Amino acid sequence: MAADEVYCTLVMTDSYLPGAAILAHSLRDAGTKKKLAVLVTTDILSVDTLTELKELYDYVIPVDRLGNPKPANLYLMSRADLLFAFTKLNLWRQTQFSKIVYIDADVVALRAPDELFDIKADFAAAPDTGWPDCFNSGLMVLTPNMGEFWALQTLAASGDSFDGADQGLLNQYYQHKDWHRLSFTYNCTPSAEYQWEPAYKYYKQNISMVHFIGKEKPWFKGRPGENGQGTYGELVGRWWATYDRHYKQAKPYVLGQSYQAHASMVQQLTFGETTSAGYNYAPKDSVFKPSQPPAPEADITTTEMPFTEPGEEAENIDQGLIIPAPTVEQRRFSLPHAEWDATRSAPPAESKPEAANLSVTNYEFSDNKQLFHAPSYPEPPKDMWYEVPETKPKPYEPPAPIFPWERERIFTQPTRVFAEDLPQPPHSPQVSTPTLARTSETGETEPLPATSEDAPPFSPTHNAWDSIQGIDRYVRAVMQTNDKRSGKTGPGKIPLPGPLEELMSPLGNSSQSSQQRRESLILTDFPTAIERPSLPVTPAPIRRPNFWGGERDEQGELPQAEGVPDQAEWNPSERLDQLRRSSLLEIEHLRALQEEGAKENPKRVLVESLSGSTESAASGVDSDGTSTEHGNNGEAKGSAAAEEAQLIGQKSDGGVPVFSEPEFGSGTGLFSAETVAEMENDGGGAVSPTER
Ligand SMILES: O=c1ccn([C@@H]2O[C@H](COP(=O)(O)OP(=O)(O)O[C@H]3O[C@H](CO)[C@@H](O)[C@H](O)[C@H]3O)[C@@H](O)[C@H]2O)c(=O)[nH]1
Ligand SMILES: [Mn+2]
Repeated sequence: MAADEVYCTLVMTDSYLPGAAILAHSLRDAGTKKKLAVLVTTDILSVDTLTELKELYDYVIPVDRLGNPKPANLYLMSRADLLFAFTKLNLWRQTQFSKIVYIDADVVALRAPDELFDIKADFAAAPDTGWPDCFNSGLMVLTPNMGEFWALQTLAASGDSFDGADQGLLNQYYQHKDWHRLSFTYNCTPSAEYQWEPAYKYYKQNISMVHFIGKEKPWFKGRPGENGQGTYGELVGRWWATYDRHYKQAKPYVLGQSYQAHASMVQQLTFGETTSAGYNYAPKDSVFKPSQPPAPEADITTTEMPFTEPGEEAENIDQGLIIPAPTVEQRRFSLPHAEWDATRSAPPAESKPEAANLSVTNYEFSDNKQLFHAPSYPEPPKDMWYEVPETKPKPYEPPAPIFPWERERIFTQPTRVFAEDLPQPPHSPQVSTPTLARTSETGETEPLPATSEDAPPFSPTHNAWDSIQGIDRYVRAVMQTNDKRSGKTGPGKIPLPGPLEELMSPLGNSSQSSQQRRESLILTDFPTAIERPSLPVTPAPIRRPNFWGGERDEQGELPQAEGVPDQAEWNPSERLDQLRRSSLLEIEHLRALQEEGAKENPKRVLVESLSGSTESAASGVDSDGTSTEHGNNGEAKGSAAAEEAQLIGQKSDGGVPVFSEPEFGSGTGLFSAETVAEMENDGGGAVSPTER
């Protein structure tokens, strides 16, 4: 964002506040587009002054006071008040602004000289009437620059200024630099010089700003009155015009039912403005009482105010001549009536105590001897429930039928029908496969009637000529004639479609039912359901033995498994111990064999070792599955070994044992030899591993 361009002034003492106020108002009244800034020395200025400056200026910038270490030269001008004029040099430090048009606080603007911001030169000023080779430092166009500031600061520290103030110092500094000379109309200083008055008359319409140099300032002297004639009086009048526009009337505000007019700091610091009897002023914090205070709810437009006719009121308020009546909103609130002003004095000696008007309530202690009885309340009504109206459930009504099969409700709950339960149809002995059946509404199963016998099946291609017997006879005669000519028998010469050819064949060789078929030459005369071989789409179920070889008993219990020991006889820990011992032996045995027969075929070694190991392992199990001590039962041992050998060598032709899958019957696989032997012995439903 581009830095601001501002008009800037300086206020070091409260006494220059009226000047700064009128400068700000005059620039704003003239319609400037620029913002206003003020440099302030906060160590001297009062809070009230700073407050009013904050209302007047966009930027209030505190700066350090810069004094002149050698103020002697100031006395050449009799201006000891300019001891701290070097403070103005702080302008060059304000680098937050791109351009500053500095104006002394004792200046009133007749128009806003905004075009000064367009000057390209780093520094511009107007000539001083005292010595026109010098510029007057009451108006300067400058570009803040820290380098320049330090240079000026160095000069100030040495006290090098021909007038002991800022103007002498700055002129010395810019003497050898090119400073841009502005028109005198930008910083017009009234003077009593002989040439001044005619020149003023000639140039006065061009004047932008009037600068009241010297010890006397308009606000120090007060209104010119009778002395206000002549050229100077005319220019001073421009200052007072701006003052009157903004400060002639004390700003009123409402306090309770009275109006308090409060003089601003500007008014208080302007000579004569709070002491002269000629103005509607009110000293600070004094109570201003209108002659007829308005009725509390009176309308603002009808209230008679002091010094006014009703019709002139609005205009007079605008001109600041009268205090406007408080609005209804303002009247609604009024401060409580106070006997005395607590902020200013102690209460009157004979005044009432503070809480004298508070209402007091005394409560008597009860001396009632009766015991307390809780009040009785009526019983709540007993029938406070909602009676649900009785509704009879509607009998189920099926929805109206839509499809033909819904109309003829021939199918009820489906039941299972076995083919052997169906009566054989008397007219089709060859058809042994199940036929279509339906369950009648009485629950009995009966075959569906054969439709072909009773009524000819619907044929969409039925030809009316087909029913004329003469045509049929003629065609047969032609066919027979053709056969005789070609020396062939049979009607095979006329290409006929599959089923028809079959029908026409005198041998009837293709089907056992061909004898029953009607002979026909009509192409669309397809065999009936009875004539054609039955092709059951949905086979009727046939009762079979189940997986377990028979029907479940009536309770649905499966028959007892064969070869499985009873739960009561089974000792799991004993069996586990057995298994562990047998596996250990087996491993030892295997290891021994591996060492011996390392040169031989490893497959063979493995198998042999297995048969050997099973011998020891299986010996712990009886043929009927009961456990025995290891090695005690030689007979069992032998039979188990034989079985194991059979198991391993099974289906291996030429006596070469084949051991293909590790999980089959291997002592090192999933099944121990013992388990395998047990499975063998179990028989019945148990599956031998090699059979899997
Ligand atoms: O007590 C004071 C004195 C001065 N100022 C400020 O300093 C400025 C200069 O003082 P001023 O009284 O206006 O001086 P002039 O009478 O105008 O004297 C001339 O000489 C001064 C000293 O060189 C310059 O600063 C002025 O611009 C120049 O016009 C004022 O406008 C104020 O802004 C204060 O705030 N308080
Ligand atoms: Mn000045």
